[in-house]
Order: sequence, then C-alpha cells, then structure tokens
Amino acid sequence: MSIKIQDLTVTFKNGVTAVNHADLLIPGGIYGLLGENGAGKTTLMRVLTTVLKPTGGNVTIDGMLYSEGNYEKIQKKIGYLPQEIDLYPQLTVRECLEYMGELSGVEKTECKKRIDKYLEKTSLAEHQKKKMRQLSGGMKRRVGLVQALLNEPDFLIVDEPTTGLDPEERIRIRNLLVDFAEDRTVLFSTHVVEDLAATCNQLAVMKKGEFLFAGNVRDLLNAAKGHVWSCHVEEDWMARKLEEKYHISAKQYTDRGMQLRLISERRPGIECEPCEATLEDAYIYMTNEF
Ligand SMILES: Nc1ncnc2c1ncn2[C@@H]1O[C@H](COP(=O)(O)OP(=O)(O)OP(=O)(O)O)[C@@H](O)[C@H]1O
Repeated sequence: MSIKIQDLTVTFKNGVTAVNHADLLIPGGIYGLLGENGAGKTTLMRVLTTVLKPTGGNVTIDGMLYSEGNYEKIQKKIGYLPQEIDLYPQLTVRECLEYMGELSGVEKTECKKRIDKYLEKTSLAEHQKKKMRQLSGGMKRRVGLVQALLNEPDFLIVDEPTTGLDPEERIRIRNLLVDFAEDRTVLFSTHVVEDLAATCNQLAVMKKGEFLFAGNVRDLLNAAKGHVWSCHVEEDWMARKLEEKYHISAKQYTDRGMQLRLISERRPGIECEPCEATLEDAYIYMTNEF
C-alpha cells in the first residue's frame, strides 16, 4: 500500500499554514516522520486519517483519492494512534477495546481474538481487568496502540507511540510495529531519533510545513558525512565558547574535561577528529542552517 501526497497545503482559520505545498510518497513498510515541535507532523497525520480536510492539494491511497465519496472506504483501511488519547476512564481495558472494536465494525468473535493477540504483544494481558483511569501513562499509550490495530489496518499511523514507555516496552512496541509493517504501511512519527534508527529504512524530515528530506536513512546519514567532529576540552568555558559557534549534538564529562560532538559545515578551527554521523547528527545537520 502506498500513499501519495501532492502539493498538500493546510492553512488554519488563524492564518497559520501548518503544511505548505508538500509532496511525499510513502511506500509500503515502516516509514519514519521526524520534525521539530510545530513542524506540521500532526496536521499531516490528521489529514491522512481524513479527520482534517486540506486547504489545497490531494492525497491518494493506493490510487484512491481522498474525497468525500471515498472517506468511508479510506477510514476502513486506516488505524490511528493520536498523540493525546484518553479512552473511557470508567471502562476496563478489555471493555474499552471491545467497544472500540465494535465502533470500527470488527466482527465480535474476531475482535475478541485480536484483543487477546495484541494485549499479549503489548504486555497488557494481565492488566485487562483494570479500569482505564487506573493505568499509567505508558499503559494507556499501549491500549491506544491496541485500539489502532484492532481493524488490522493496511495503513497504520502512529504519533509518538513510545512516549512514556520504559526501555524494554519501547523495544517491544518498536518490534511489534516492524512486524506489523511486514505487509502493510506504517507511518511512525516521533521525536525519538533512536526509535527511527532502530526501525525504519526510510523517513521524511519535516520543518515549517515542508519536507526537507525524504528518502533512505543511509542517504540522510551520507548527507552529514564529513560534517561531524569530536573534540575534547579541559575547561567548561572552552565548551561554552564552542557551543556559541557550533551545533553540539552531544557532550559528556570525562575525567579530564569534556568530550563534545560538533556539527559543522567545515572542519572546526580546533583540534578535533572526524566521526561517523549518527541519525541524530544527520537530523541536526539537515534541519539547521550553517
Ligand atoms: N487547529 C489549529 N488551529 C490553528 N493552528 C494550529 C492548529 N493545529 C496546529 N496548529 C499550528 O500548526 C503548526 C503545526 O502544528 P502541528 O501540531 O501539526 O506540529 P507537530 O509537528 O505535530 O508538532 P509537535 O511535534 O509539537 O507535536 C503549529 O504552528 C501549530 O501551532
């Protein structure tokens, strides 16, 4: 399943243009979406779920145009985990999921089977009798993901799925998404670059409503090649001076001072070693001006 976005624009009533003439092709598999706060990611995802109608441009899903007459068919193909989700606090996890399954039109017996399967995969089986209001933030997030998976959508859109999860659960959810994407399309939006590095081969980087990059992770890393440097300083004031001049992607105290990673168009005028770019370095290189 592929999703084609052409010349997409969303301007809100207050005059803010959140998506600005954007073009993107989301192929099958798991596709990452990265971008700073306010870049337009949620707005784009809301358009893709059909909740929000764009001001201009168009979207097709496997050739089917997003249009009034097709919305119902398109909605059946889509699962969505929004950033903020507060599901029926008075219901138990199981009741809540059964209700959500009913709303998405999944047949009862099949729905029960899927609930069992995904509760197991998200380590929630033992919590299914708890009321939604008794759950921790990370557990609510996982219930949200299960509800998005219940109709086994061809196109799954997840906004920050790993927020609030402990490291083990984060890995489990990432792996679940990768498995789910084997024969489907998953759009994975996050600020956690590490999550994308561990799951996606392809991604898009968004800024101010536009795509600065769309393609292979390898190509993004290559773009930053030769622009990442490591250096060591002995005094704090030296580190502060470097921070004024360069983008610093990491700093760490050592027993002799501080180790810094600098992102710079040219070799910095200090003693330093070139180093291999991580996805985080490449993201900083791509989204900042030098
Ligand atoms: N309903 C709305 N009305 C007016 N402006 C909006 C609305 N929704 C979003 N915006 C604005 O559109 C821009 C993009 O917001 P959006 O939520 O899409 O960004 P984002 O990339 O998802 O950010 P974050 O990473 O913080 O969730 C922001 O300037 C935001 O303030």
